[in-house]
Parts: sequence; structure tokens; C-alpha cells
Amino acid sequence: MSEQELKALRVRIDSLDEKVLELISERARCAQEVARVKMASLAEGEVPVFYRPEREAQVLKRVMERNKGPLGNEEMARLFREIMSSCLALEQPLKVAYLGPEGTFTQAAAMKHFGHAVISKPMAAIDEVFREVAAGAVNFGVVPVENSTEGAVNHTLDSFLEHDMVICGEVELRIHHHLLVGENTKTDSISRIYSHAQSLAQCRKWLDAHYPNVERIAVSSNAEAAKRVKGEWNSAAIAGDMAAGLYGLTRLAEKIEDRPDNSTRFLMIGNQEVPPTGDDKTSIIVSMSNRPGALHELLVPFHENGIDLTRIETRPSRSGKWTYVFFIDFAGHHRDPLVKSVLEQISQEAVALKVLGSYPKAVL
Ligand SMILES: O=C(O)C(=O)C[C@]1(C(=O)O)C=C[C@@H](O)C=C1
Repeated sequence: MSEQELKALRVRIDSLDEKVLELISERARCAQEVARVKMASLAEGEVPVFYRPEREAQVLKRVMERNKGPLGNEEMARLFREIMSSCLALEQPLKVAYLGPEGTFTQAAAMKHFGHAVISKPMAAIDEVFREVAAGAVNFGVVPVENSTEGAVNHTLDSFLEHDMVICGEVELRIHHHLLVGENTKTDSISRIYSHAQSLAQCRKWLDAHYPNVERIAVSSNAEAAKRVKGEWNSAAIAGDMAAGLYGLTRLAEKIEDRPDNSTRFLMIGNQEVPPTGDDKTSIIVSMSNRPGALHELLVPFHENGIDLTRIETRPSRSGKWTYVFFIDFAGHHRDPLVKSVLEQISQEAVALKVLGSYPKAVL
């Protein structure tokens, strides 16, 4: 390519950027107007709701449907995700607590769902995220709920039994683990590998094959593992890209998870009910009396009404020995007439039924 051609293309890019800039600014002004309208139409004592997950899901879906490339749908939606995040911050800067410390996959999930224009607050434990939301110190919390290799995150499920919380969204993240070392690490003398217990489990076969005799030390998070390695010469950490960048570690081996499709699903928790979008999920907790056939009775109404169950998990109820609660996710919104009637049928058989929330299926 000649210098002249390059110059001409850059002039074109500059002029396109000016238009993009003007359009983004116009969009942002529009969002400010939306905020004004929301404030003006409040009833006495009503609190304005600026963040609208159902609308955000629609916007992102529309972008993906209309995108003609060459950028991929996900890439394009990610750009719009950030534009919308900044527009919302003009209306109301959202505060989001997540399972920290900085650099965890949960932080990456929070950014994927809300974009980067939020005020994010790392918490030391899942229960603290719940408490922070319950206390009203933040608008939303982000917690992991299940991993495709290791299964349920029990701390999260149990926290739902203790706190009244509404699930307002979900996000799925592909989890890639790397073996990370610091600049002072003697790579042929590694005698300890730190990581979160779930991550150590997700890389078990790789560790057995490559570091069979090295001590595996479970710590509170992958980011904590990365932090420890920074100051030690004989250790390594298993963590993701965010933690590697944050603590200035380099990858000794990349993508070491045993299953290449290793993914984690995260939930957004708050106290805001989300209206239907037409493509939603609902999460409920049900406790049944301890008798034969109880689980069957619980599942029959879903089957008979053609409602797609996406997940079922059992946990001890914590209110009696050998009694259990079921965590169930299914397609649909609790305001859909069909779902409503199924929930009514179940509540007649159940000891207790609680709708944790209906929310748009993950778009990104
Ligand atoms: O449509 C709204 O209610 C808006 O506030 C606008 C907007 C957007 O930028 O598109 C911003 C924040 C909301 O979460 C959803 C959408």
C-alpha cells in the first residue's frame, strides 16, 4: 500500500470518527432527556428507576440482529454495551458490588453485564455481596452461581435462603485459566501453585500431568492467588487475564482448563423487578414435604405445560435435618399466564415457594 493510499484512508477514518462522535453525543443527550422524563412522571414518593435491564436486552438484541459485519455480532454488541453503560451513568451512576478482590472473574462478569461506567466495589465473600445489596449500599450485586465443570456455587444458593433478593439478570463467561508467574519466579523451582479451589479443580488433569508433585494451595480467589505470587520466587498462580494484567504476571502456560468449554454463570442481584422481554428466565426456590414422589409432583406441571426447565439444584433447607429445597430455573417470565398457572399449581403442593426473579436471558 502506498503512503498516499494510507493517508487517504486515515482522512476517511477521521471524518467517520467525527460522525460517530456526534452520533454518540446525540444518543447521550437523548438518555439525559429520558432521565428527565422519568423524573417528571414520578408519582408522589415514587423512586425513579433509571436502569432498565429489559430495555438494555432489547437494544443489544436489535444491534445483533441488524449488524451486517464485518465486525461480529458479539463484538458490536460489546461496543453498544459500553455506550449504553456511559449513557446510563449520565442518568444515574450505578454502584455494583461483586465477589472480589479486583481481578476476579466475577468482576469481569460485572463489566460484561453492566459495562465499565459503573462504580464497582469488591467484597471479600459472597455473603457480603448479598449484605451490601440488602443494606442499600449498592444498587446491584454480582455473584457466581454455577460452573459447567464443577457445578453449583453453594455459597450463593445458600445466601438466597438467608436474604430477600431479586435476580435481575444473568451473564455467562467463558473461563480461561493460565499458569501465571512473576518476574522473579524461578520457573524450574516452582513448589507451590495457588488458586481458588474451584479453579484448581477445573485444571486438575493438567496439573496432574505437568506439576504432579507441586503443592496446590487453595486461597479465597484467583486474584488473591495472583497477588501472593507477585512477592514469591517459587510459586505460581492459576488465574485469568484480568488478574494477570492487574498484578503484572506473565503466562507460563495458557488455557490450562481441562474442559475447553469451561464456563461460569453469574447472577445480578438487587431489589428491582424486571418486566418481561419475551425471552426471559425465572428462578424459584421450592421446599416440598419429605415424602415419596414429592419431586415428581413438583416437576409434572412444568412438563405438562411445555415449560423448559434449564436447571434444578438441591440444597439442605437449613431449617430441619434431612429436609431440602429445590432451586429451579426455567424459561419464561412469572407474569406470563402459563407460568403463573404452573406456579399456582406448584404452590398448592409445596411447603413454600419463592420467586427469586424473572430476568432477560443473557444476550452477550
Ligand atoms: O430507555 C431507557 O429507559 C434509558 O434509560 C436509556 C438507556 C439507553 O442508553 O439506551 C439507558 C439506560 C437503561 O438501562 C436503558 C436504556
